[in-house]
Amino acid sequence: MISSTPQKYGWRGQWIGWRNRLLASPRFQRFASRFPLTRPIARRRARALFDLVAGFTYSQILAACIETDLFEVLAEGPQTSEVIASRIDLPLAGAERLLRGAAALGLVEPIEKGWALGSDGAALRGNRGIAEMVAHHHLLYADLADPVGLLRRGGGGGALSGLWHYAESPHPGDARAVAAYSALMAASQPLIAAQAIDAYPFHRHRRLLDVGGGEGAFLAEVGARAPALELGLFDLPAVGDRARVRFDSAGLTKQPAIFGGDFLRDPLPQGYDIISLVRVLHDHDDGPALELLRNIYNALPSGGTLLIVEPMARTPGAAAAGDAYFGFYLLAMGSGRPRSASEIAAMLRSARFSQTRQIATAMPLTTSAMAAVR
Ligand SMILES: C[S@@+](CC[C@H](N)C(=O)[O-])C[C@H]1O[C@@H](n2cnc3c(N)ncnc32)[C@H](O)[C@@H]1O
Repeated sequence: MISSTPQKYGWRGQWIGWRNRLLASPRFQRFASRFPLTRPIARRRARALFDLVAGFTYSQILAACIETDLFEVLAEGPQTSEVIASRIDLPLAGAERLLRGAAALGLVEPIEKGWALGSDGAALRGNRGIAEMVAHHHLLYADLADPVGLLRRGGGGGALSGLWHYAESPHPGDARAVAAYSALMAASQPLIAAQAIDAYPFHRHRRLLDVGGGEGAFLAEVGARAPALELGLFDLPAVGDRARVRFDSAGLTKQPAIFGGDFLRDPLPQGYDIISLVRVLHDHDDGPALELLRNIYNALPSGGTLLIVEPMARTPGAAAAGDAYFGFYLLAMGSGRPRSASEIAAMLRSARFSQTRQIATAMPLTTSAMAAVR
């Protein structure tokens, strides 16, 4: 057993200890909530703490809005409770309970004798990927019902790992095994792709290979913005088949090449001067992730670029997404972890890449980017 002897952490440790004793004191809390200068801060902090305590309930109210198609109904214009109840197939009392909860969260808003879509509801509706994520969260929440048990057993083995079949299975998977996660990834790709394309000058390259490219949603977007690029996609064979269907109907000037295989075992196709890894590296534990980077290094020509795009840990202002959400999501999935930009840079160097640099994106909450050169 590791001894828990108190250690000295210098002046910062002492300051944190003093601050925490003060904040925990009921006398100080009473004072802060009454004194006019500290009252707004006390209220804001209390609200933030309450949000932390109640977050699961908020998420489930959102899940009910998505499952009942409430936002779609309200997008047609304001409606009365009675009409909404019948449209979303809930008893009137249930519909009103949901509407009041959703209004408190800014998802809908009361208007005269009815209800309208709220500003956050409108923003969510504009992004189908978020609705798809919310709709599959019942798997994550089932695994998180016992968070300590999940941490003790080292993750995986639950509902979410059944969705991400490659996380724990050594088999490549058939059409059925890859369908649900591939559709989810494609639906949530547009926001990521737009940010990567705005942040990185793809048109300076000749040939782009997207490794772990899923159904090809990322490549289709890049191809539309940089039509001179020659495109290739590498993924598990059953996922590559889905990409073929998408490319056939995407109206690209030139069809991308599709390669089916295992990027941890098979060599990657050569001749591409840029390789992208979009939301792929964080899916894998350190050993396989390093193998993948080495495989990419071997496939690139000298001077070729690797572009990594994914939410990263310890990103200023986005740590809740990187370390809290993805930290526990990937734990439940049973493979991988969110890495910080400096951890990824260190892995890239050990795979012999040089000139690693972080690339600023518009929304680090969902998308960070890093490039490296062979
Ligand atoms: C999280 S998804 C990301 C998909 C896509 N890049 C995106 O952002 O929408 C990870 C992708 O890596 C693929 N993948 C996982 N393990 C693989 C392996 N060993 N070989 C090839 N592809 C693999 C999966 O099939 C999946 O399409």
